[in-house]
Amino acid sequence: MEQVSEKKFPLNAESYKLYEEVGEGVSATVHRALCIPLNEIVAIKVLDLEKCNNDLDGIRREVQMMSLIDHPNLLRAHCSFTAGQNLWVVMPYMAGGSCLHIMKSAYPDGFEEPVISTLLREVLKALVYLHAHGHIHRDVKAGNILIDSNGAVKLADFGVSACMFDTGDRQRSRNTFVGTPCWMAPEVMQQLHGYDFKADIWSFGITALELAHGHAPFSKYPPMKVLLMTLQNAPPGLDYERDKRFSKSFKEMVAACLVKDPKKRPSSDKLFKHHFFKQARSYDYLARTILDGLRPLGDRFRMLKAKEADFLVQNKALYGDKDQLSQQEYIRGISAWNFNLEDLKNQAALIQDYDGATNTEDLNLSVKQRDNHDDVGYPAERLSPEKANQSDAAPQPDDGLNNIHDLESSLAAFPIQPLKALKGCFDLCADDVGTGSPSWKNASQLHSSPKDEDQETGTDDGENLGQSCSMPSAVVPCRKKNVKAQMHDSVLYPKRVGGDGDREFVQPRYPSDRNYSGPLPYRQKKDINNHSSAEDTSEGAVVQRKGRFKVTSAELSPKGPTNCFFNPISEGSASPTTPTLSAAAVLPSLQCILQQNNMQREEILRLIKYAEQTSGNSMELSEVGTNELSLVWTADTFRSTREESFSLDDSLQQSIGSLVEELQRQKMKNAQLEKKLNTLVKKEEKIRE
Ligand SMILES: Nc1ncnc2c1ncn2[C@@H]1O[C@H](COP(=O)(O)OP(=O)(O)OP(=O)(O)O)[C@@H](O)[C@H]1O
Repeated sequence: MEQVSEKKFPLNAESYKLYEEVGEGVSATVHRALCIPLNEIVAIKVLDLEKCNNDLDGIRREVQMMSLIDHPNLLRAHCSFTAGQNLWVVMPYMAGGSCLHIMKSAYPDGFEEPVISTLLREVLKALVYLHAHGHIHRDVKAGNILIDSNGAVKLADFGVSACMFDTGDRQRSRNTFVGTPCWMAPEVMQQLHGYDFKADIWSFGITALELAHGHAPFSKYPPMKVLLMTLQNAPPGLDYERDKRFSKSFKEMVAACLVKDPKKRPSSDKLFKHHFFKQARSYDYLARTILDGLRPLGDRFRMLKAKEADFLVQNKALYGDKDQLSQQEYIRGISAWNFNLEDLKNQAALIQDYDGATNTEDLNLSVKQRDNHDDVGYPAERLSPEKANQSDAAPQPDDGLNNIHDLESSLAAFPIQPLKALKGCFDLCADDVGTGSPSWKNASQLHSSPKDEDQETGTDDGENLGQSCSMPSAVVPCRKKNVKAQMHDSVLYPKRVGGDGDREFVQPRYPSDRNYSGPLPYRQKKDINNHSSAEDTSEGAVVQRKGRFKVTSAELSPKGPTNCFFNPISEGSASPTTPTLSAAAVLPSLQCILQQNNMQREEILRLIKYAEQTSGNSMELSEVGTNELSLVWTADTFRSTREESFSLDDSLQQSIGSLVEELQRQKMKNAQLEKKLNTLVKKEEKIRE
């Protein structure tokens, strides 16, 4: 157990009194609480480790980060400890809540420019600090910008952050497909060459738009569509006409961040010097402007939850089940959705519906929440055109949908990650913390203008802004103890405040309950070549966090996404077979086919691996037989055993060959479908023009 701030925050649950719930994530609830011995109000994030067993690495990273950071604009943990099956992270209480919650409660159309400038400047300071220390936050968004009662701004949520200095497995995790779709940079989606700090700059630009409009661009669309639009459309931005209320410098700042080529985006410290931030004001200004008149955070949180519940009830008749409702939650920016096969189909259907412009109203999307921006219809932007092999096979638009059930049974064979992955995950000692992490010493000296210092002197109810530059000695428990074992030992199981049935959306632990499908073609199983570490166990599969994707690059094709619909191919000679068919109509089916192909490819790889293992076993068996029968061993039996092995090898080679051929066929089919899709999209664009 570790103590990370100067004050001695107790490391046991009895020393805290949990009050109302003020926030929640997929497997965590956040409570206002009292630290009894210090008589200080804090926030406690209670993470249910049983529910997070697929993402223990993420939790470990988050807790590490929250303890190591030392910057006034980053939310630092006071301490963390396990209590029963939960991990408690004690942190300063941010009484204003997140910018997203504030907007939802009182500013549905976004904030005024000076407010945005002030908020973003503080966030940017946090990013400058993180980037200078080699970290990418990877989840910058209004929901992760918290404000305390004095108006102090802190960037929170390090659950998916990554370190640029990591090597090996950890480096691979840096190339992970991770983040929240609407805020995700194109290069993160593409997975072509990895990405770096500039991914945060893109998310920062999207966050600027979110703060300006009350919601992120494309937020009304389902995740697959968001990915497609982010890659194919021109970058979103502030419109010169529609966003008249905003200054030229704001528009320019956003445009500078939202450039598709990451190299052309400014670094965080360069961006910090942008003219737009000159209008930033004090924390006090924020407190007066956006916090004044707001109800206590707990009340607001309860009201928002009640609204959401109402929304769900209203839509229940329309959508029937929870999975579809979670999709709706995502669309509204609430951020939860559940991955399963039904979702996949629903999403495909939704894309069609949106494109067909038939039933956005049916979906009960509030007009206010819609992004007019999204409807402008930016010209499609071609990305890294790539020549593709052609085959004569005609596309079967509904292949993908029809074959989803086959996939389900095929995927059900994939290994699951047992709860035992918990073991060791929090067994971190001081030494472990230093490993692979940059030094955080003297790290809070970044970009502090006199004005900043002025702002940062404020403290509030329980706030410990951690001005000290000292690096905490360790983060999480030093005890080498299995968390799972602690769960049963402990009598300190925290009382849940404000129970919530919906929280059962989190991933189930058993194969029969597991959802293997997802909204993305990248949704794949654990890297079949890598079974080595506990970290891999948690990195290897798609982690289903609220509103986020996470797939390691290791799970992607080693030769690059040749069969990925994110890479439009170059213009070819083939013309569409059905000129009257609109791109919108075939898009969902094509996406499903592509997704299916990707999954089939994975299945083939798995079979190859299995075949290789079987081959190895057969040799081993031969050798075992040799030892047992050593007395009657002759040159003939040796020869015949060897021949049998070789013929087995041959037949395995043949099946591998045919599997590889099948893979090639699928790739070609895929490429052809992509090409046709592109042609259709172009045609439609021409018609529109
Ligand atoms: N220190 C804090 N003080 C007040 N509220 C907080 C604090 N930390 C978190 N919250 C609230 O709780 C919510 C959930 O917390 P957090 O973002 O850490 O969880 P999460 O599981 O990572 O959620 P998500 O995946 O949606 O980002 C936040 O959006 C915020 O509204």
